[in-house]
Amino acid sequence: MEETQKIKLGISIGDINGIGCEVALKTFEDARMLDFCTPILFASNKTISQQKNDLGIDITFNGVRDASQALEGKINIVNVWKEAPHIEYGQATKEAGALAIQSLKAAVRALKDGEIDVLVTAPINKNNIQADDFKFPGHTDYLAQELKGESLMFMVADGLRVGLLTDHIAVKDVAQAITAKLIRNKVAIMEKSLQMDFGIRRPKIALLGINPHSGDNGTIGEEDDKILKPVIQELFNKGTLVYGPYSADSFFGSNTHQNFDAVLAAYHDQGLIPFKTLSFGKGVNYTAGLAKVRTSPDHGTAYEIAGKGQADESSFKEAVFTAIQVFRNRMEYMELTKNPLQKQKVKRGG
Ligand SMILES: NC(=O)C1=CN([C@@H]2O[C@H](COP(=O)(O)OP(=O)(O)OC[C@H]3O[C@@H](n4cnc5c(N)ncnc54)[C@H](O)[C@@H]3O)[C@@H](O)[C@H]2O)C=CC1
Ligand SMILES: NCC(=O)COP(=O)(O)O
Repeated sequence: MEETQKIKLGISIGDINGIGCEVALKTFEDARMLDFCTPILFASNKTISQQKNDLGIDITFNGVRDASQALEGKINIVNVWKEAPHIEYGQATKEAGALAIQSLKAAVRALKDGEIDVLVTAPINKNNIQADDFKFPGHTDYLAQELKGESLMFMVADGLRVGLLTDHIAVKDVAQAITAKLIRNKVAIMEKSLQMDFGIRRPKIALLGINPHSGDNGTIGEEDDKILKPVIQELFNKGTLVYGPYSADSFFGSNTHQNFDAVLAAYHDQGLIPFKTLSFGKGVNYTAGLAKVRTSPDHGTAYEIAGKGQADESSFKEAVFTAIQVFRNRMEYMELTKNPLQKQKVKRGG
């Protein structure tokens, strides 16, 4: 990619009955956003026209056949489908679920083919997207499969980063899913991401305990003593700056998180409740560990306010900025860590 080119930022449109389209369009209603990237929405002209009219959003856009035709300085729409869909704000419909997946699949294809540099996903409804050819609890797992990598759900905001050991699984399955191997993998992804994506050379990571008070020496569950503590020690001995397990209940309230570059929570709500509470609607969901960059706002479809023009686009805007920043950080990291001997060899041979 040439220095002067703007980053091509693909957007999957999510559930058209939710607030995803609204927050994406409101983000680019601010024309200054086009100075940072070239947005490419995967949806259809008719869908975007309908939403923009319903919500009174003042934008013009450029319809294209595929992402390679996108123009800088414009909001580009790839026509993934032609027909005008039935938009039923606030309703979970089969049609909206199917279109959300069509949009996501087209955007991921473009990401894999290099037609877009980064992907920002608008929220989907995890229930109506389920189909014979799509059986995933969310974007994170789908992307891990498509990009053939191991992922980490990594929630990031100004000065606060929270990753998850386990994400979209039922609470009853959490304890047995947490194994030494899983912890090693997730810590490794988090450490690498902090270095490569966030420019932190020697990151410090805190692990939260699974049980109340991290089990209180085995009085309230044995997992913290038997699984977490030995792996933390093992990783620390090998040079990773990982600490814990910390009692989760008081960790954020006592500001202990400020001593670390990132926190690894044992399960979804243990991490996301403090994250969403502290990040005040400006949090971003980043999928770490993959060869491509994907972010999303930290919220869902918010059906109850859909179509009313009340949705706050701050988190979506932050998702755009984070995707751009991570992409740039990665390019810089690659450049800095390139083998200089190899570079010399190519020069001589040429
Ligand atoms: N990345 C994704 O695709 C995500 C999808 N979801 C899905 O969204 C659906 C609804 O999930 P909920 O747990 O209800 O969370 P939600 O984030 O949709 O809503 C929670 C509360 O926050 C409000 N809210 C959310 N975003 C807002 C915004 N931008 N501006 C103003 N108010 C906002 C809602 O009105 C509601 O009161 C579920 O199907 C869930 O699976 C949830 C989170 C992320
Ligand atoms: N709680 C985060 C969430 O639901 C988003 O999941 P994903 O679609 O990013 O996998």
